[in-house]
Amino acid sequence: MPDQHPNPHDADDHPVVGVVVVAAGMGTRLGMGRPKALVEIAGATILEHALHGIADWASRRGERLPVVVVGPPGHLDEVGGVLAAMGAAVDGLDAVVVPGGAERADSVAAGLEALPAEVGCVLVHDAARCFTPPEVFGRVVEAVAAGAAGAVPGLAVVDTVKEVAGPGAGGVGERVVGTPDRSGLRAVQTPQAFDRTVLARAHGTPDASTATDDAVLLERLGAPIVLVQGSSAARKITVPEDLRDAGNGSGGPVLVVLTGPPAVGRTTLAGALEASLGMVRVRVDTIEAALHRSGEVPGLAVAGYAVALALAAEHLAAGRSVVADMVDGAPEAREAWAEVAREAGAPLTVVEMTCTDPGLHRARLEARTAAGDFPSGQPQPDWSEGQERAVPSLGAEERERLGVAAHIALDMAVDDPVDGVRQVAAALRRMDPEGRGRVRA
Ligand SMILES: Nc1ccn([C@@H]2O[C@H](COP(=O)(O)OP(=O)(O)OP(=O)(O)O)[C@@H](O)[C@H]2O)c(=O)n1
Ligand SMILES: C[C@](O)(CO)[C@H](O)COP(=O)(O)O
Repeated sequence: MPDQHPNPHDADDHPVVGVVVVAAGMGTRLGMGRPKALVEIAGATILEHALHGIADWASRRGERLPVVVVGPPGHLDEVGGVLAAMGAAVDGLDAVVVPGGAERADSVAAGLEALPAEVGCVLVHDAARCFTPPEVFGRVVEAVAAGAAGAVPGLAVVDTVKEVAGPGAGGVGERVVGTPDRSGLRAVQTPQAFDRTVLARAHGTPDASTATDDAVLLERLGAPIVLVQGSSAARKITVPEDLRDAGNGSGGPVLVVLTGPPAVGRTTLAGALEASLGMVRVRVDTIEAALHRSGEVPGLAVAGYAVALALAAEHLAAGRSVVADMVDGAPEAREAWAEVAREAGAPLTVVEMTCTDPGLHRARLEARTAAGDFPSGQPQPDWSEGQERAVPSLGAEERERLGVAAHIALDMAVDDPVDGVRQVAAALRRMDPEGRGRVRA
């Protein structure tokens, strides 16, 4: 059977790539009473987050990607519903859904069977590693394109590892019998990439079902596997603590600043972040409106920002993460927010929102004006004034200088608030738990 696949190559002589996403596990250790891939984090299922990551990578490659989603038997309609609801977000993927098996390896084998014949390089990815950055996909594929039979992402083991023996579970009654040298150990992740022919042969070997990853099956055949750099963001969602951490990976309060012109959708996204990640929202427009109602306040905009900054600082100091909803992209304003983040020791995430469809943006602005919704308490800027308030994008140098830990660009002509929440959650998840303010690839 394996040799039925000709492993064809694309125009650049690279093997055609396909993905098997294994999502059929029951999530027993997570204990949410439903298959893990259908559990939600920050307003989207684990499967959606995983597919978004794959679609991001596919769009960077600029190629359509065949994807087999291996779902829990009995929940295939829900899995199909997830794909249908994602719509344009998975436009770069040719996805099909098939039922999984009793063990992970059985699910991989089912997915492999369903991949189109032209696929020569297979990525096997756990849906449960739903925040894996696109770079990791690129690394394993490059290693296989360079001639390896398989490539796995891995991280150095930071704990001392003990080998145990004896009766008992969960550490009860076990005896320590050895301490392997951790310098030679790596904790491996997915996606793992393989030459399709070798992977199919490996899955046809006896006891394949017991394998806890796919690389071990190729190792048994003596096929060369290489290790590439993994990512802390590719951690597997396994137990309830992982679910809690997934929304906010920094372990401490974070400051997320939303910038963008009027009516771009900042307030909707800020509300979604408040609702799904439990952040405190500080909306500059609300403060300005209150100042406006209170009478003549000289320098209303400056006063509004001063109050917003003070409120944000107070919440961060009390350990509460803050989402700041504001228009202003002026250098002084950015410096002031960066200062608040620095003082609080909170990583700063900047989300720059634009709308590349001027017709749509103008319609949103004018609909708001027609509805008499003047967020700052003063008449809405008209279209041309709104355009003048367009926020300049943050350059790499400025990001470095301000200590921006994560920078997200959203185009609200195509992205919706769920995309925004997902990207912010993924960025926070990627942040180094100890080294506040740094983002790992
Ligand atoms: N029969 C199985 C078992 C696991 N998986 C998938 O393999 C990945 C890694 O498995 P794991 O994290 O162990 O998930 P579960 O099997 O769901 O977890 P548990 O053991 O707690 O039930 C997950 O994306 C899971 O959906 C699968 O497709 N089919
Ligand atoms: C394949 C894997 O992700 C590599 O770390 C992992 O082994 C799968 O999870 P499981 O808990 O072993 O099923």
